[in-house]
This record gives sequence, C-alpha cells and structure tokens, in this order.
Amino acid sequence: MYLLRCIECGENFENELIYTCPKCGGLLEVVFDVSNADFRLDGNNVTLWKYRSLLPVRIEPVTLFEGGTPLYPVDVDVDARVFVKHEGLNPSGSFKDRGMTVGVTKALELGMKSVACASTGNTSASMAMYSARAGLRAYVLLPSGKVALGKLAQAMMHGARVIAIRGNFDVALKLVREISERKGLYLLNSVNPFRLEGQKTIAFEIVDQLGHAPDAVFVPVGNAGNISAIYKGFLELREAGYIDEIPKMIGVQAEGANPIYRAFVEGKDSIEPVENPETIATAIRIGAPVNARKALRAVYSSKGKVLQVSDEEIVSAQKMLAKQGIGVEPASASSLAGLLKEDSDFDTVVCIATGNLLKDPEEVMRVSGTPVEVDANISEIERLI
Ligand SMILES: N[C@@H](CCOP(=O)(O)O)C(=O)O
Repeated sequence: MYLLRCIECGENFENELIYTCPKCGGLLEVVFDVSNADFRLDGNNVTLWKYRSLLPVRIEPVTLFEGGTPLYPVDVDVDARVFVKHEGLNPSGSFKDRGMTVGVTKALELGMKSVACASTGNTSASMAMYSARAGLRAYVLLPSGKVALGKLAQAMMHGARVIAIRGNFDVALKLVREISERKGLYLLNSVNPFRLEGQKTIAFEIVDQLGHAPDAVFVPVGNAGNISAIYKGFLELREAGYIDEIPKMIGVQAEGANPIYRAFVEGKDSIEPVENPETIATAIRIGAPVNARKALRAVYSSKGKVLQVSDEEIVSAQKMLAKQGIGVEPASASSLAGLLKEDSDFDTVVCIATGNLLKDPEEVMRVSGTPVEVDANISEIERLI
C-alpha cells in the first residue's frame, strides 16, 4: 500500500533498506495510497496507532503508548485562538517518540539488530528507549559537552553506547551516516523516511483534536524533519478528503542557527550551512539541516514562512508558557516566540512544543535562579511568605 519515492528525481523504490536515492542521492519519502485511510477524526481515542492504516509497518508495533499529546489553549497577546501541542508529554519527553515507534518497528521488521543516530539529545534519548524496548543494540554519536543533561541521562540509562565526538552535531551526523553504512547499522535520524512517517501523525492529531485544520502551525526547526513530516500529514489528510485547506507551515529557527531562515529570506530552495551554530536552544543548534530542501518546499507550498528568534525571545516565551503550567525546553518555546513576533490575521494557530522542560534542567536553573535558603525555623520562613 506504499512505496518509497525520491523527493528529487521522483524515482520509485521497493527496497526498504535504502534511505537515499541510488540514482541521484536525494532523500526518499514514503508514498501512500491514502484511499486506505480507515480512521475517523472525531476526537476519540487519540493515540498515534489510531492512524495505523497510514503508517508503513507490517508487524505489531514497538510501542510505549506515544502520541495523544494534549493540545492546550493558551492565553497570549495575539488576536487568534492559540493552542500548544505539548509533544514533551510523550514517553521520552519529545516528539521523537512518534518517529521512533515507527522507525524501531521497521528496524525489527527488516531484521536489523542494531540502530544508530547522531543527536543533539532528544533523538538519542528516544532511540535508546525504544531500542531497549525492542531488544536492539543502540549506538549514539553526539557533540561532546553540548547535550542537555536530561537527554544524555536518558540515553545512558536506557543502555545506548554513547560516543561523544569532539565536533558539532553536523559532523556527528556525517560520521554516523558513514559508520552505519560500513557496519550495517539501521540509521534512525530524520533521513530515515519511515521515522518521519510517525511524526506526520502530529498533523492527524491536531485535526482530530481541533475538529478542523488550523490556519497556521508554528514549528521549531533544527534538522527540519518535523516540519516536513507535519506538512506531509496535512497533505495526506487533504488527499483523503478529511480537510480542504493545508495550514500555513511556519518554521522558526534560532538566530544563531538559521540557515533555513536565510534561504527563505533570499527566496532560495536550498541552504548555505552555518559553520558554527550557537543558541541556548540546543535541540535546534544545527548548521546544516539535512531536511532543509523538504522544509523549504513545505513552507513555500503552504504559503508559510520561516522566522528567526533570539535566545532572549526564546527564554521569554519559555517563561510565558511555564506561567500557564506548560513546561518546555528552550527549542520548544521558539514556536511561540515566532508567533509573538508575527503580525498575522490567523483565527486558529497551533504552536508545536517539541520537548519537556526536564530535558534541560541546567538551562532552567540558569534562567530561573536558585531557591532562597534560610534557617529551619518558622519566623525565618514567615518572613518570606
Ligand atoms: N534535535 C535533534 C537533532 C537530530 O535530528 P533528527 O530529527 O535528524 O534525528 C536531536 O534531538 O538529536
């Protein structure tokens, strides 16, 4: 019911072990016959595997009950109904779990014994968790000293072999692609078309929960797989007759890691990498996003845009969400930070929050300060209340 197609030359493939086109090197994507969709977007039982008829697996899935994340209404200073889709409430605390439930299941289906990824943190945490569940060996390459503590702790505890390289994420991704090829490891970064299929369910859930498509979806953009996947989800919903209009896809990058923003401003369809990306939002600290061309297509075709936000704007949006009970890591807050900068006339907007506050406790302590310490007696405490 599905095949792989090169996004550059359009060639079709049935070999599920490849993730780039043997002819032109382009990335592949899964193409479905959407007439097989057999779910109802009625707001009931919203979980990722509700949409199995449009997910490319043939065996029982490796699941930790991912998806079904809350869509919170939030009160911010814009003339629109604003919702936050809190992907930080997935099992490992980020949207990557949607991809890993599908990607790790596919690894088993293909008879693979080991999986691998490069990571700024969340991908490795999620892959470690799902591969532990599946009984697969997991190898992680990450930039030494640059990964938030919560994420590193998860990858270690779930038993991945974690290799910290002296280099940034972009270098780690290049290396892991090569080593996976050499050693027959199943690569689970967002170059893997099956993993991205899991992530498209964010679009399905938004429509399921809202009862209609929003006017715009704001998405933090690092390696750029998520914005491309969500856009594909909306395309499939339109093709299957569930929605009429595709929301505008609005990508948000950090100022210090903004190659896609720069390409957008210049009207280009590919990027010039940023050599030394830097931002407080470690999850999107990426200079050469591997899905950049796909992301730009999603933005242009949906008449959306790409914005950039400063670290100060990210922290301010993170605090704004925290005050409404929504705890997110810095990269996640970039979507709201982007919306707050945007002069738009949308009715309904969804901001994607990609990861949980607990992922990066060090950043949280830096921006929120430390507790007041006093002697253990009532009068001291009374003075403070
Ligand atoms: N922010 C990511 C970077 C890797 O992106 P991927 O989507 O290609 O796995 C991470 O969490 O590691």
